[in-house]
Amino acid sequence: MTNDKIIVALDVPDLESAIALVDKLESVSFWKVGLELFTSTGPRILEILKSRQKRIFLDLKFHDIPNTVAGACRSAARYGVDLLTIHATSGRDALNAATQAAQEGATQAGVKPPKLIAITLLTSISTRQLAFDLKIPLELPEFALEMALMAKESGLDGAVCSPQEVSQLRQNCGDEFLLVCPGVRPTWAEKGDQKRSLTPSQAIQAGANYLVIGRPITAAAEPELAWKRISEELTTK
Ligand SMILES: O=C(O)c1cc(=O)[nH]c(=O)n1[C@@H]1O[C@H](COP(=O)(O)O)[C@@H](O)[C@H]1O
Repeated sequence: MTNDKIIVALDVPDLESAIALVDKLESVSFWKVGLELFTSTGPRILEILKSRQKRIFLDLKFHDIPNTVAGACRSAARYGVDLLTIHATSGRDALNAATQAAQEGATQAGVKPPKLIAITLLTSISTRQLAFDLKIPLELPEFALEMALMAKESGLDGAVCSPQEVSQLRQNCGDEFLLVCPGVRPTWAEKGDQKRSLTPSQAIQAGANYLVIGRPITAAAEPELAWKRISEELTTK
């Protein structure tokens, strides 16, 4: 069974483990390559996924000054990936520069530009941490919405948010804005470090375009079974 709304996080330390997982989960069509794996393998993993006709979310969560994030987005866009992330808290100038640079990089390489999506607030941050550690005086849903709106105004294609904010972001950002939700957990899975989760079907019903799921599938004793179970839960609800 395939389910193209689920992006599976390939959070493993090396190429060998990544290939083993991709081969095991043959029906997964969309994979996320994040900081751990890309730091270890570089673009090699992207070539392997492409050779297997997989879609790719390159989740490098750029967060820097405008000139630096623009350079990083220009370089990353040359790989011809489907989705690319930048932190909204890099600021409006950085988001504008990143949008333009991603287009330039893709054009130079003759590939389709990636959808550039902004991290609003990491799903591992709780209401309490936002207020007490980060000293942000806004309510958490309001902060996430402000970050998404700034991203939209800066020309980004979408945002990453927790399932708990997705319905509010969908109402305020419109139907065309991509909303990607990590931190989803089936009722039978451990929450781990995720603080603002809902189940996969609740997140889709609330308006998410894509779900990013890692450990409930990849750390399961039988990843194929966990993937199948989540896919079935989504198609039957
Ligand atoms: O950009 C992301 O994908 C992301 C943003 C966010 O706010 N929270 C978040 O968990 N993620 C990623 O989503 C994946 C979640 O993995 P699990 O918690 O194992 O399902 C990880 O690869 C995270 O890097």
